[in-house]
Amino acid sequence: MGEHERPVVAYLGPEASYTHQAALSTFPNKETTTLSPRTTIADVFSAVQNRSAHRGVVPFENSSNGSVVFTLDLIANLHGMHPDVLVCGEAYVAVKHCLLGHAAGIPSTQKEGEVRIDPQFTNPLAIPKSDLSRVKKLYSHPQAWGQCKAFLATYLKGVPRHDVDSTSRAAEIVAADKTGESAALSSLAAADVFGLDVLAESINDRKGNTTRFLVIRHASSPPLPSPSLSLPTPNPPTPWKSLITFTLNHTAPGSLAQCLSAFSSHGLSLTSINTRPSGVENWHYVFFVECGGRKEDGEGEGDVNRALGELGGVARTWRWLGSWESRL
Ligand SMILES: O=C(O)C(=O)Cc1ccccc1
Repeated sequence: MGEHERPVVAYLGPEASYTHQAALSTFPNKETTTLSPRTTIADVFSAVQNRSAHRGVVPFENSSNGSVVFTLDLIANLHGMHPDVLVCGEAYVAVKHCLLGHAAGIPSTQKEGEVRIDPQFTNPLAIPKSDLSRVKKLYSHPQAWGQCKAFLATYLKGVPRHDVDSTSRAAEIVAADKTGESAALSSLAAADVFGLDVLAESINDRKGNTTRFLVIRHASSPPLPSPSLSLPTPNPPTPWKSLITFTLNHTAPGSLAQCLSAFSSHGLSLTSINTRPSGVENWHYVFFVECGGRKEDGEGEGDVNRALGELGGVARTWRWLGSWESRL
C-alpha cells in the first residue's frame, strides 16, 4: 500500500454480510477507509498477511452458537499460511436472521399456536410472513443454522441445507435462482441489496443473538490506527484483552493446570478458553486463552509479559496473538 493510498479494510463479503456491518461500525469514515469484500474468511487473512489490506474483519464467535472454527484455525496459523496476523480489535453486532426468498404472493395461513412444535426445540420466536411450501433448498453460512434451530425444525423440516461462504453470498445465490425454490438465512440489509422478499423476520432462537468479530492486522502494522481511521477511544478508556495460544507437554501431569496458573499468578483473569485439534498429532490440541490486560512493548514489562514468560517455561509452544481494547 502506497503512503498516500486510502487504507483498505478487507471483510467477509459480499456487501450486506454481518461482517460488513461489523466493518462499517468499526471503520465508519468512508472518506478515509475503503471497505473491500473478500469471498472467504481465509481470503481476509491472506489479504492481511500479504499486506494488500491494512486491516481485516472476520466473525469469531456467536452468543448462542459458539466459536467460528474456521477463524480459530486461521488465527492459530494451523495451515502455516498466516504467520504474521495478529488481533487488534473487536466488534459486536446484533444478529437478526431473516428468511429471504421469492414470495409466491400467497400470504402465510399459519397462525401462532397452530403449528406442531418439535418438542426437541423451544418455540420459534417468528412465524412466516409468506407461504413456504415451495422452498426446496436453503442456503447460509454454517454458523447460521445453529442459531435458527427452532424455526427451521418447525417450518422447514427436512429441506436440504447448503453451506456457503457467508450469509450475504447465500442471498446472492437465491436472488439468481428465479424458480423461487431457494431461500437464504441472511440479514434484512441483504434483502435490499439483492432484491429479495423477507419471507420471515427475526428467525433466530434467542432474542439477544449477537456475534463477536475480530479486527486483524499484520504484525508490522501499528496496532493503533490513526484516529481518523476508526472509532475514537472512549473516555474513560476501556479495559484491554489479549489472545494467547499454547500447546502442552502431554506427558507431564498437570501441564494444562500449570499453563493456566501462569495467568492467575500474575493477576490476569481468563475470559474464555477454546481448543482445536493441533493438526500435528491425533488428540493433541491448541488451546486459545483470552485474558484481561495488554502486552506492553518492553520485554518483561507488565503482567501479560510476565505471564507469557512463565507460560514459556511450562508450555510446549506458545504465541501471543494480539491485545486490543474491549468493546463490551
Ligand atoms: O458475516 C456473515 O454474514 C457471515 O456469514 C458470518 C456470520 C454468520 C452468522 C452470523 C454472523 C456472522
